[in-house]
Amino acid sequence: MAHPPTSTAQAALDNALRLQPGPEHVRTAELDAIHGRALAYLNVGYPVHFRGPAGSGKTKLALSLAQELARPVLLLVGDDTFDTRSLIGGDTGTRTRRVVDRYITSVMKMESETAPVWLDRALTIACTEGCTLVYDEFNRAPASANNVLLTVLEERILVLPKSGRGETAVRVHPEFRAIFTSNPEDHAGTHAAQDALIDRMVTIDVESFDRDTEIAITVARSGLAEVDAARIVDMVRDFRRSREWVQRPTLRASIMIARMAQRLELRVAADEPRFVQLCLDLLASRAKPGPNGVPDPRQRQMLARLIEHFCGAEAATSLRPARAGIAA
Ligand SMILES: Nc1ncnc2c1ncn2[C@@H]1O[C@H](COP(=O)(O)OP(=O)(O)OP(=O)(O)O)[C@@H](O)[C@H]1O
Repeated sequence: MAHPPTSTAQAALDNALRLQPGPEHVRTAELDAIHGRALAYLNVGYPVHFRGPAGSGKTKLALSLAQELARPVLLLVGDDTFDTRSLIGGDTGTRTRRVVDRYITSVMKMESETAPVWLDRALTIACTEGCTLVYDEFNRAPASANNVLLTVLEERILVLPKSGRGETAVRVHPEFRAIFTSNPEDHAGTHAAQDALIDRMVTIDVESFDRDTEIAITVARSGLAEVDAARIVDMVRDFRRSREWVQRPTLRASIMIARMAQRLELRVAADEPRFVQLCLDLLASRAKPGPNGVPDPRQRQMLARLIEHFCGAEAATSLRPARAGIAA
């Protein structure tokens, strides 16, 4: 028999993400195809894992997919300090109950009882209430913290410590679904996810979206004209393909350049010095440094050529200029 949610679960459900795609949310043929694949796995009960570099769009994908499942969504962001309690909850304190018995007015009997108070956290609430758990950057949490997921994902049983909650195992609600994200290129503060956990998920790589999708998202997020957004996206994509970077230039970089250009009312043009400066501010720090780790003037020249190629006078006559050919 289903139990009513505990008061902490009810509070969390009341605060669960109400995800409604806003006007800036873009769906393209490519995004529809990824959604379709992922939903097929989730509908059968398999967790889906979007793996990709920072700024590639995996969190947005996970959240919009969660919204399609039409269940309350709980978002958990992995952290190095996590332990099992961070996922399932734990005893957070004690509750003292005093019973005062005045059965004879002149005699007062007092009973005192102290009991631990258990507080559910996201995984327990999602498993018991049938929510969708989005576990962003799950590999930032130590593998030992994530161990509890193994039986949840395979046997659909949540194992709890003997505690104030009163149960040591909970059968996972049939509507519980889990969506994970991770960044394989980020090594700072991340942990190697255990094979057993990865083996239970369907991993979909989201390295970058196709050109049309990146342009559509950049237009939607910046309000820039399509032709201008396309130049920025092409420039950033070409830089990405060149591999002349230490930090991947992703969709997020395109959105940032486009939003700033729109906000500052800059022409997206190589002869607009403030636009060129904007591109350098947002891209140069990603370029490979020279020997001794200092910024390499050749990388700056390479970026200047990129800006000229995609945003110069010649580019203005073409909607889709060829590659700049800066690849090493
Ligand atoms: N379909 C979309 N519609 C509108 N904006 C989008 C869409 N997909 C991605 N974006 C935007 O692209 C940017 C990068 O996406 P997101 O934050 O999901 O990337 P990420 O891979 O999760 O990055 P990180 O690993 O750094 O968290 C964000 O500003 C996000 O809002």
